[in-house]
Amino acid sequence: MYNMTEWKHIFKLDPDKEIDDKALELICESGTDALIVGGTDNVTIDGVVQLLSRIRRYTVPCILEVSNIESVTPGFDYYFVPMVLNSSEKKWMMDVQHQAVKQYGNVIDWEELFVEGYCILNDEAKAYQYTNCFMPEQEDVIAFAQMAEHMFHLPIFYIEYSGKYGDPSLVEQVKAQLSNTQLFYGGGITSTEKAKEMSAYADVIVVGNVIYDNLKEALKTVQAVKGNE
Ligand SMILES: CC(C)=CCC/C(C)=C/CC/C(C)=C/CC/C(C)=C/CC/C(C)=C/CC/C(C)=C/CC/C(C)=C/COP(=O)(O)OP(=O)(O)O
Ligand SMILES: O=P(O)(O)OC[C@@H](O)CO
Ligand SMILES: [Mg+2]
Repeated sequence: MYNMTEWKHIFKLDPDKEIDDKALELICESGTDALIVGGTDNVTIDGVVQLLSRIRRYTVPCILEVSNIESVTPGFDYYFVPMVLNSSEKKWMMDVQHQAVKQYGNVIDWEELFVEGYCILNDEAKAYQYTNCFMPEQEDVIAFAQMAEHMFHLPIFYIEYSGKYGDPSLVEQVKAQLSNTQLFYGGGITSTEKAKEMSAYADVIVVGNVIYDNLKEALKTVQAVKGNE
């Protein structure tokens, strides 16, 4: 339906956070390539359904990043399923996904489902703590990226610093390993400069918290990476 390999910028909206109609309109009509609905805490079916119905007034592609089975909602364009590669527990790589496929396997449109190999690199992020991650060395992250591309053939490798700006040189080195797997970067993009810097290496930058902290700066990140199109 959409050519995801051409995407450069995504806004991530948290169903657990308030956003007024005007702000939502500005985000949806900003020129971003897509919206992700997702978060770690308090993601409920009511929150997801409500946000989806408000986003559907606009034409922007809309993805559910599934964080628990209870909030899986029909009607999104795509479903992104995280596998946390640097979790210490198999549960967050395989088991929760296994349970979801057991429940929904017969109704899943596999063309709409994309698995994300997550590497979470901010030990203060909720998702890091929730999924009991360990902090990998640089060589470990590169090996995870190689596994994502060559062993698991994942469509997406996601370097996640949620809440904190990460290391552009690491993103550059990871990008050098990937040909078919798309590299997503998310975390602490709060300005045009940071958006441009990470966008030089990552295929897609994901912008989240700044939407709620400084909408004006959030909107500028779109033009920062798509200005030359
Ligand atoms: C008809 C119908 C219902 C169709 C749909 C069928 C369908 C697509 C079914 C789903 C199939 C499936 C396999 C689902 C997987 C289910 C599942 C339980 C996955 C678990 C994913 C996971 C490992 C979650 C842990 C948390 C995590 C890694 C979340 C990722 C997003 C993230 C890091 C958000 C950042 O969180 P935030 O709250 O913003 O953090 P900060 O506070 O730090 O900012
Ligand atoms: O909220 P921020 O820090 O922008 O991070 C975006 C996204 O990667 C979170 O999953
Ligand atoms: Mg967040």
